[in-house]
Amino acid sequence: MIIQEITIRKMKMMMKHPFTTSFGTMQEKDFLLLEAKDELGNSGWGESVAFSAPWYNEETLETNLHMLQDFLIPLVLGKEIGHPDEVSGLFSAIRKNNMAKSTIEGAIWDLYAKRNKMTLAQALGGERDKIEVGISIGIHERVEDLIATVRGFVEEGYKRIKVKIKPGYDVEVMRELRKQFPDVPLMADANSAYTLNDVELLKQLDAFDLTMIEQPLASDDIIDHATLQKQMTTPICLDESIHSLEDTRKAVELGSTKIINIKIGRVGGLTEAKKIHDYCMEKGLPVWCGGMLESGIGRAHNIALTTLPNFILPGDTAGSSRYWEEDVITPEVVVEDGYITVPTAYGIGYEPNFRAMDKFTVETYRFKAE
Ligand SMILES: O=C(O)CCC(=O)c1ccccc1C(=O)O
Ligand SMILES: [Mg+2]
Repeated sequence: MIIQEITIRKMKMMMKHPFTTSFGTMQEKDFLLLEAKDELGNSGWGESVAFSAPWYNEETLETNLHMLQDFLIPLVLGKEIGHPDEVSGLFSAIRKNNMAKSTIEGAIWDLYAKRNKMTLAQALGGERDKIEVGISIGIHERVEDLIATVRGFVEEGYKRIKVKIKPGYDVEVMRELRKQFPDVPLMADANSAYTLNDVELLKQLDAFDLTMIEQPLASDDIIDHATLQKQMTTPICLDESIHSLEDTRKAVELGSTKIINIKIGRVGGLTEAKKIHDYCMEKGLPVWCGGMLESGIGRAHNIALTTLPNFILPGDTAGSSRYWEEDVITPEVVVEDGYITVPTAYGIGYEPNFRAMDKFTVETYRFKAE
């Protein structure tokens, strides 16, 4: 296929509920959508999961826009691409900026699947027709409110509850949750809020039979996590620290992690995500698909990835209505009884809802092959 035209939309959407992590609160979501067109007029869609501020990692919406416009788009426009696995090769001279790279690579995967009359899940080698999902719940000032929120999602059928923790909002919160929900799979995500000075405190979490603790220590660490894992029975799951298959291999060899949260944007795209999946499967480590509060486009990519066989644990891919009054795809992503039915239409399997998309588009940038 030849990439003839690329359109980027800068989007602004309000989330239904504020989302608070150990870093702060988000309610407005600014992000990029990218549409790539081939020479036959097919369209593929990708989403940049970078936030407007660099708290999760160093990328932002604006750095992604810069990388896309000035470096990445010129490397694919007018190029003949046989398979999306080739895209990372085209980008090999550009360091890091994984979320920016993933935005184009995702659109090219969608295009490839559509041209070949396959679902994205099939193009990736996925097998499931429905996926099990959990939900990630932000920090609530009052524990009573957290319990009520968790209860609502448990009643909706979500298969696993993840809550954000931070110093001062951890052991007692998890103790109370476990007491209220003795049988629900529970986990905690610290987004790097602790250090090895907190080992004694973190060890107290072992009493609550958590499925895992996600990224307790520094976002760039794989050494201290190994030290911590030796002292805790709760499995550690790395999120922020993993950017590639190589990072995964090193963390696994060191014993820093027993489970991997795969986020497509963080690892630079679906090709790398699949490599990490395959490696973990071979090593006997379960993986699950993380979330970045995506719109329907990024959500659709997450669903397709989660159909691969080693996505054994429920992911953070909740339904559209958990985040948005109105999503940018049709139909929206629906969770029933804790499952999402994998769409059967070609490519990402959902159509863009242009009426909604236009409403949330603040700026459009268009690039054409010569
Ligand atoms: O619902 C989602 O999309 C996932 C929510 C979540 O946990 C999260 C949201 C934004 C940034 C980082 C994370 C995380 O997994 O650490
Ligand atoms: Mg996380």
